[in-house]
Amino acid sequence: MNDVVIQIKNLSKQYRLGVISHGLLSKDLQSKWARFLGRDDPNTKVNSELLGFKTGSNEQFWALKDISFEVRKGDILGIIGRNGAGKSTLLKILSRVTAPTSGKINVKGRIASLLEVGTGFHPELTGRENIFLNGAILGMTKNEINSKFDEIVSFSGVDKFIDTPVKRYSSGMYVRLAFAVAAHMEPEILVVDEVLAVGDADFQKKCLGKMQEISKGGRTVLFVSHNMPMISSLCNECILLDSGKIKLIGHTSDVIASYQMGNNCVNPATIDYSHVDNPPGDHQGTLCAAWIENRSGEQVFEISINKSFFICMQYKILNDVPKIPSPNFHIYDSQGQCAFITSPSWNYDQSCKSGEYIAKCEIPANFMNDGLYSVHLALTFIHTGMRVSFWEKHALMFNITDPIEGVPSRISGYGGVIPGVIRPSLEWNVDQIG
Ligand SMILES: Nc1ncnc2c1ncn2[C@@H]1O[C@H](COP(=O)(O)OP(=O)(O)OP(=O)(O)O)[C@@H](O)[C@H]1O
Repeated sequence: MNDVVIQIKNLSKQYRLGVISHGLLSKDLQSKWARFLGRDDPNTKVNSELLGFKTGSNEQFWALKDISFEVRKGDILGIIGRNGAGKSTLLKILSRVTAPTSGKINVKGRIASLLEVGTGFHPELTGRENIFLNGAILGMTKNEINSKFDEIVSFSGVDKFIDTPVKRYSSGMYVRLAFAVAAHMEPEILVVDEVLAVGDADFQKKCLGKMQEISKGGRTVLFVSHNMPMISSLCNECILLDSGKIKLIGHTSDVIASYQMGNNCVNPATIDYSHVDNPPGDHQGTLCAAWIENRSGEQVFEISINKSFFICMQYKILNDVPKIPSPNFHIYDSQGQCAFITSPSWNYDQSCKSGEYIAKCEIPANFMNDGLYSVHLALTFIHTGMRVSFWEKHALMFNITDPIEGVPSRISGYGGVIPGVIRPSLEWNVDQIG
């Protein structure tokens, strides 16, 4: 209990419609200032016109509703969710940029935040002056900041421009310096919003390394991103926000999987379009249904790693065609990486009659690793120049479980995590040669 550094209880934030966030804190402040002076909001007009709201509408809505969770010391917590889910609002409340409407927050230690490009730094001040200003805001003495100064500048890579006002920086330079400052000031909690997306790939990698280092040193990181591989490589725990509420909180891979699947379906391992007016497809072929099946013909979501199973798809071919079309399955892991694509290796020069078909592909036992997977379903017509009739992304989901007992890769007795998308049981031959 003692290592809890952030405790959030029944946190809610209400906004008024017509007073929409402009995505930039600077614009939010501009709007607030205009309202305070009783002038027209220079930003609201555009947004409300775009969104079809009446300016000054008093309708309320909840950007966050009854959020409760705890974060422990040394955790790297990912926060994911669709646009408008409430991620930035949560970070802004934690960073005290905005106040909650209700609820309680207890934070142990100082928070350094990297919320969005353009905040935290004074535009007229140079990079050097901003480093000292930020350090002072975080309660550091001049000597403490001096001792970190070189490290910050060297991490940021903006050495040559350190005496230039930051208003002349590109957004990439800005984020480099802002991240370097936030990460090196030794806050107990580091809060990072989407901003890293602005930096180049090398810098992003460097930042990931730094955040890992920070957490290993016992400090806590909260990280918002739409980049799932980044979230997955960095965070041990994740929160999925949906319309201002926590939809799921838990291990990163499970939360990412749930997010990617959109999981609105009752059984994610089956879909059925038989009663739908407009099933996926075109004038050549349509999707009827799909499911995951075990060897006993039962539709299943969970499959033990040492059992084979089938991915099945029922589809309609609407006309006779001179070349048989190709059903194909694209298997993705929970980090959004394509594990493999499979299609029948039959003779594509054969013709095919119109009608309804069921294609089944057997996935062998001891082939894939344990974890959640999603399946994209597609039908490709060859005779019309590889025309795809439908490509249903994340149509099915299945979970490969590892019972440990009786699993070939566990014979050695090792019970820990085995990385990789596949975990095939392969033939080995070891000869003593001396
Ligand atoms: N100052 C504000 N006034 C009114 N509405 C706001 C304000 N700030 C945010 N909102 C609204 O609150 C909701 C949550 O916004 P928030 O920026 O927290 O979402 P998000 O999950 O960070 O989205 P994104 O992924 O697009 O950054 C959105 O509907 C947004 O329009």
